[in-house]
Parts: sequence; structure tokens; C-alpha cells
Amino acid sequence: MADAPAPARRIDGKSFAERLRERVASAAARLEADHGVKPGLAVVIVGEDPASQIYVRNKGEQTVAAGMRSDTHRLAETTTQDELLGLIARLNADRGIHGVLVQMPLPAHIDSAAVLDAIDPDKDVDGFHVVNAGRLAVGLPGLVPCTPQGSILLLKDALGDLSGLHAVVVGRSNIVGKPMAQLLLAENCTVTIAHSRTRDLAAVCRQADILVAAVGRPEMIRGDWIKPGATIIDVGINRVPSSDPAKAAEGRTRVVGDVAFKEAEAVAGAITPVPGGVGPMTIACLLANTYVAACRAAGVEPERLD
Ligand SMILES: Nc1nc(=O)c2c([nH]1)NC[C@@H]1CN(c3ccc(C(=O)N[C@@H](CCC(=O)O)C(=O)O)cc3)C=[N+]21
Repeated sequence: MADAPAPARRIDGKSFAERLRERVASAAARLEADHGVKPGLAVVIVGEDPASQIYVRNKGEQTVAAGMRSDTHRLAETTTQDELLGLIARLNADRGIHGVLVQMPLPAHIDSAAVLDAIDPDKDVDGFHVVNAGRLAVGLPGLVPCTPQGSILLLKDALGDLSGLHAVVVGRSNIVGKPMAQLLLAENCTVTIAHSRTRDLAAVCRQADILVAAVGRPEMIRGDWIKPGATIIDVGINRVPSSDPAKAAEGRTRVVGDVAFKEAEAVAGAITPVPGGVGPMTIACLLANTYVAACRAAGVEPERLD
């Protein structure tokens, strides 16, 4: 019997993100030393969702570690839309704040689209505002969504030039799937966007040199959906019951991606793990966007971070 091919290389997003954060920190230090500008990020969280609280705390700590100002605004679940819009207006006007992020999801009584629309596009470090989506679509400089940007950095590090490769993006959200497709197109990939209504999704995925999974369904992408040697970017972060039944009974959970990792690892050429893949890149790119927004506000050309 022929030997099984070597398992896929694991793309280490955690250490790549650490290096990116170091580059952001030294660029931010030079911006402060040479121009007296310290980049400032305001994060707004509404309600008590425990997972969101953890993300927000991590963002705050990493922002400070990068030598930037971090303000966290924790608002009660019962905060009205007008109160939230009032805070955003104050942050938009605050010259010491260069990035404004409103943690999603918001409580059901708040219109998320109206909130995103209220953020000054030049402070929209999530890249979620329609103005930034439009800039990305037509190739104008703007602020690019963090998870897709982080995924592109990992892909270019793994593969070099992406020109001519067939990229399949599974998922069509405004925050990951669509901007990811735009960025891959800008890298000269041939791009397919697949989604829940795609016919024979497995066959579409099998065409991919680059497969980006951004569906939010635990381990949906199976090993036999993957072209041998393909590069897999797993954007999913799904909490599922612990695989140990005793721990699961106690309510313990583990985090898995949208890709069945063990199966995929046996077929792919390279793959991002979950955790330790795309997730840490999201926060590093948020800090990079905050630095870029601060440079532009000061009329200073940002240093290259890649
Ligand atoms: N306005 C807004 N912007 C966001 O960027 C945003 C948001 N709302 N709402 C929630 C999601 C989620 N998100 C993550 C960022 C980093 C990790 C991360 O670093 N994860 C680690 C740890 C994962 C774990 O163990 O839980 C990893 O993947 O290795 C995860 C999730 C940003 N989000």
C-alpha cells in the first residue's frame, strides 16, 4: 500500500499575530515619538455575554501592550439605541480616539446597522461601515475588516503570490465572506463564493486551491471535500460540548472550527488550527487598523506593517 501523504503544515496564527503586534507596537511608538500622537481605541460592549466580555478584555490588554490607549465602555443590556448613538457621537468627536469598535452582537432592541452607520468611517477599525465596504469593493484606501485581512496575511506567508489560484470562500457574511472574496480578488485569485444554497458544496470545495471556511457551523467541511495539498483557512470559532462525556455533563466546552480538523489535516497542504489560527490575527489586525487610522488623522504616512 502507498504511504499516506504527510499531514498538513499547521499555520501558526498565534505566533504570526504576536510578530504583527510587535511591528504595530514599534510603529506606534515612532508615531508618538515623532508626531506626539498615541493611537487610541475605544471598544463599546452592551450587555453581559461572557464570551464577548473575554474578547473585549483581550482586546483591551493587547491594545495597551502595543503602547496604545484603550478605553472600554461597558453599557448595561438595557441601554437604549439613542444612548448608544450618543456615546458613538462623542467618540467620533474625541480627537484622542482613532478607532471605535462596537462589539457584536448587540441586544435585539438595538438596530445594528444604524449603529455601524453612525461610526465615523475613518474611525471604523472593524471595516464594517458601508463606506469602507464600498472603498474595498472599488479598490480605494479605507479600513479593511480584520478577520479577512488577517487571513490574507497568513495566506501570503504560506503561499507567496496568490495569483491565478482558485479560492473558494464558504460563507457570504458582510463581515467575513464578502470582504474576504474582495481581498482574494485583489490578490488575483479566481474566486468562488459558496453558501448554504450552493448545490453540491463538496464538489465546489474540492476545486479549491485555497479554501476559506466562514460558515459558523462546527466541523461542517469534511476531509473528502478538500483537494490534496490545498491551503485551508478556518475562520470558524464554535463552542461545542467537551469530547469527554463526564466533562460535557458538567457543561464544559471546547472550541472547534468550521472544518473537521483531523480529517482535513490528512489531505490539505496547510491549515489554520482553531484555536491559534485566524482568531489571534483578527485582534492583531484591529491594532494595525487603529495605528493606520491614527496616522491618517495626523496626516502621517503609515509605515508598512508586512
Ligand atoms: N465589532 C466586532 N468586531 C469583532 O472583531 C468581533 C465582534 N464584534 N464580535 C465577536 C467577534 C469574535 N472575535 C474574535 C476575535 C479574536 C478571537 C481569538 O483571538 N480567538 C482565539 C482564542 C479562542 C478561544 O479559545 O476562545 C483563537 O482563535 O485562538 C476570537 C474571536 C471578534 N469579533
